[in-house]
Amino acid sequence: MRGNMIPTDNTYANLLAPEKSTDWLHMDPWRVLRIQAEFVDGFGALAEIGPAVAIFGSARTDRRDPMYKAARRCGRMLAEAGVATITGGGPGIMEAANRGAFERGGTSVGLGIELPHEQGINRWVNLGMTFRYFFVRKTMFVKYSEGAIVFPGGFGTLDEMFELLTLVQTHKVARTPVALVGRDYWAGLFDWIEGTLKAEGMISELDQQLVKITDDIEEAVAVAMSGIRR
Ligand SMILES: C/C(=C\CNc1ncnc2c1ncn2[C@@H]1O[C@H](COP(=O)(O)O)[C@@H](O)[C@H]1O)CO
Repeated sequence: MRGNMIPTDNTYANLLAPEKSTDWLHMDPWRVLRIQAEFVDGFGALAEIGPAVAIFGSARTDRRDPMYKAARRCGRMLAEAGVATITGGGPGIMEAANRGAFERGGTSVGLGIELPHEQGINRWVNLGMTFRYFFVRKTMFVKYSEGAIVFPGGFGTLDEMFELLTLVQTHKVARTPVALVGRDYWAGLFDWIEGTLKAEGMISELDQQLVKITDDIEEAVAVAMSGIRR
């Protein structure tokens, strides 16, 4: 090449050039790479945790609440059975379950989420990671849990429970039993699901082996662990 045909730049020089603007940091192609990195980090952190059960429930449950004590017992029982506890790593039910697992020397996983005013991962987590994207984090819950226990909670808990039920219903995940703790709390929702959703033909029969509402913590743990194939 001669004269003005000779390029004034090349890709190597472009790579090394200092950035004048950082707008690219906020563009979708760059986000895709961050999402990929989050998946890679998550898979790397969790691939070898062994059998695990996810515990979902309110971030707002007080330490004196009976449900906090029940979630702590679940964490303990799972650890005693050699099963890892996976939570969102936050306060409330998540903290209680991690606390129980940690106290019994079990694997206590906290998959935190970046949120404004968030206090960070609770101190009873011994395998923790913080995610930027809810959907990446939900993939980790589903991929690495062989069962789930759902305590009373709000939108976050409902989102996690319905994600799992949808994936089970569409056979995207293998058998993943779900135990719901707190008959009174869940009764209204499940009466509506049975009386309206099912009656209108919007869902198929809920498999009683896979979705169990109970007040009995032993039963909840047994149901959640029934999906473990060792
Ligand atoms: C609301 C408060 C803190 C929020 N911190 C959270 N940290 C980690 N994970 C969370 C947090 N909030 C919600 N989640 C996830 O959703 C579920 C609980 O949501 P709910 O709306 O409270 O039911 C839980 O299982 C987490 O995975 C201040 O206390």
